[in-house]
Amino acid sequence: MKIGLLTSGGDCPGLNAVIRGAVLRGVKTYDDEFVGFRNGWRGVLDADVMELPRTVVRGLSRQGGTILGTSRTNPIEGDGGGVEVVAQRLKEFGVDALAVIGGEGSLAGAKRLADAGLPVIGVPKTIDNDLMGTDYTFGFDTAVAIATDAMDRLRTTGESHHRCMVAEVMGRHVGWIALHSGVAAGAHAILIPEQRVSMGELCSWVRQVHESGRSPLVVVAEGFIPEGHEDVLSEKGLEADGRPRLGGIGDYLVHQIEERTGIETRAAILGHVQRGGAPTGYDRVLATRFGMAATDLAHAEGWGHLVAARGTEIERVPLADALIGLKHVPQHRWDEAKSLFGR
Ligand SMILES: Nc1ncnc2c1ncn2[C@@H]1O[C@H](COP(=O)(O)OP(=O)(O)OP(=O)(O)O)[C@@H](O)[C@H]1O
Ligand SMILES: O=P(O)(O)OC[C@H]1O[C@](O)(CO)[C@@H](O)[C@@H]1O
Ligand SMILES: [Mg+2]
Repeated sequence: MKIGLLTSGGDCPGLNAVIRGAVLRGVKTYDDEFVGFRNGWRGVLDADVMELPRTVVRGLSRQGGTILGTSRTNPIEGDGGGVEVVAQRLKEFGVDALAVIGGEGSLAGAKRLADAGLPVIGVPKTIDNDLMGTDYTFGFDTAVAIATDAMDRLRTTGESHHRCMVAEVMGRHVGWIALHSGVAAGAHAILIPEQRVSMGELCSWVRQVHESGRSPLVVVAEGFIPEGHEDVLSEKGLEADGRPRLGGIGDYLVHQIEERTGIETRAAILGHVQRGGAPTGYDRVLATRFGMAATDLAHAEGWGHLVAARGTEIERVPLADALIGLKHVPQHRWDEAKSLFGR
């Protein structure tokens, strides 16, 4: 069998481990051949392809980013796109199965192509951990580890100066990274897109901690919507695909906290550092298993399905199940964390 791979959407530690897992499984077990389309769907539309022999994937599980490159190209409505164009490319390169490694946007495109009869399967990826249908996505554990380490560092400098420290993490629509890294670092407040918290309540948590002689740590997801606003704060304009460019809620909070409490405050926007570098051991294992399972899924002709983590097992799930909406932080997880806020 000849299997095509592509990585699409924001990059994510573990993408290369998926590629390696898929290729090794295919070469060792089935005598498969592999090609990679460069830069997500862009490579399919532009016929930009690279061979993926076993030698190319050596040592890849520890390498961050994606050797294939990525983009946010829409395969159907994008420039030069269309179901027929994708079908023609697969035929042209003799590709029997296309594995799309992406988040909810990329997998929505994959589903439409599978529904149109193309041999397409999915591998779920996103540092945000917001995909339904799978318990976890690789990249999330790495992002949490990086953010936790950063917060540990913010705490020591904060304590030395008796300041309040604000750590801004990724999370456009969901607060999983903020929740997990915040709990791991012992944050005194965690603000997530799913929950409204007034500035009065936030400042009361900050004051309580400061009055007890400690340095308050506030964690905020980039997509948190502050009191008095209807939408995310975005002063950086829009991306090419129309999404607001996020990053800056941390600075907004610094201003609010200093004005309302008089406590000196600093913010660090962790940004793309959370998506860079080597994956954690957990993510390497999850990504390798996803890659191997994707090759098995292609051999089972599981078109329109994706591989997914369910407990400790890797299962096959219809793409539709992963696309019914984003996986938000549930109320009970927020309530549990909130009981630790403040002093
Ligand atoms: N329904 C759809 N049909 C076809 N293409 C889509 C659809 N929805 C989104 N896309 C395309 O998929 C691209 C990738 O989606 P998006 O930017 O949300 O990344 P992703 O794959 O979800 O990963 P992440 O959001 O985690 O970075 C979008 O830029 C868009 O071009
Ligand atoms: O890399 P970009 O295009 O700035 O996108 C950033 C977005 O991508 C994500 O990291 C998801 O991949 C979000 O958490 C973040 O809002
Ligand atoms: Mg997305």
